[in-house]
Amino acid sequence: MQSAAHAPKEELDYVTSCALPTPWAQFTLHAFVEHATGKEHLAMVLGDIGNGAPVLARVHSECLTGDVLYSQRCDCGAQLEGALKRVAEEGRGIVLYLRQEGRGIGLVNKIRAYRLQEAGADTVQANEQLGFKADQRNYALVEPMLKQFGVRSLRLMTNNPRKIAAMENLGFTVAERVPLLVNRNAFNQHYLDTKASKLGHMMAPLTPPAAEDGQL
Ligand SMILES: Nc1nc2c(ncn2[C@@H]2O[C@H](COP(=O)(O)OP(=O)(O)OP(=O)(O)O)[C@@H](O)[C@H]2O)c(=O)[nH]1
Ligand SMILES: [Zn+2]
Repeated sequence: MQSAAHAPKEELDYVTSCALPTPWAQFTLHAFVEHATGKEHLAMVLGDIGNGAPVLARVHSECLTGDVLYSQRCDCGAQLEGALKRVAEEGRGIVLYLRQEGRGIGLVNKIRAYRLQEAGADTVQANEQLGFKADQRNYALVEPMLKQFGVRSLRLMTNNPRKIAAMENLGFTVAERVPLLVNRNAFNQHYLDTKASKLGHMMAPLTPPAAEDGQL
């Protein structure tokens, strides 16, 4: 038993839910509101996730440009779609949609950061030039959100080792890492390479192995 002094303080309210039909499955969409900011965080749930078996899970950070506006500057939209499809295929899992736009710096600052990237900075340098850390995200809200559904053990869809460490620091078991490598293209190649080299993401090799004779 945790003592009261160590009990996690509730930082958000669970509010309500509805059905969320998608092209791949009918999820249940659950809404939470964060006390400090009033931000609305979401959970898309499929199947019986509270039965104790490790749960296929995605902790997705908001990226309006990638998730909604089809931006090819990053891999976010394809990762979100890939995670929902994967959960639908298995019939069981959860996708958290956290409102941590721009790795926590917000949409307008992310657009400022993109502009600096157009002038030659990489994604990390651009954040630093704006006076931010490379990654300002805080995953504390994941604890009460997953607790709502009785989830303690994850099969986490991510390429980010720091996200895995954050989940473990919150007390979750990461039983498996499920890679989510999608939508590498000419526009996001440099960004993905910077994530791998500076932020430690476990991405595909920077140079694909040379094709053998007669193979594509
Ligand atoms: N500040 C900033 N944020 C970005 C940039 N590109 C994408 N983002 C944000 O980065 C967040 C996604 O983080 P990523 O580093 O792409 O991926 P991740 O969530 O750490 O790792 P995965 O679980 O593997 O996807 C979203 O909040 C995006 O809005 C950028 O160039 N600058
Ligand atoms: Zn993105």
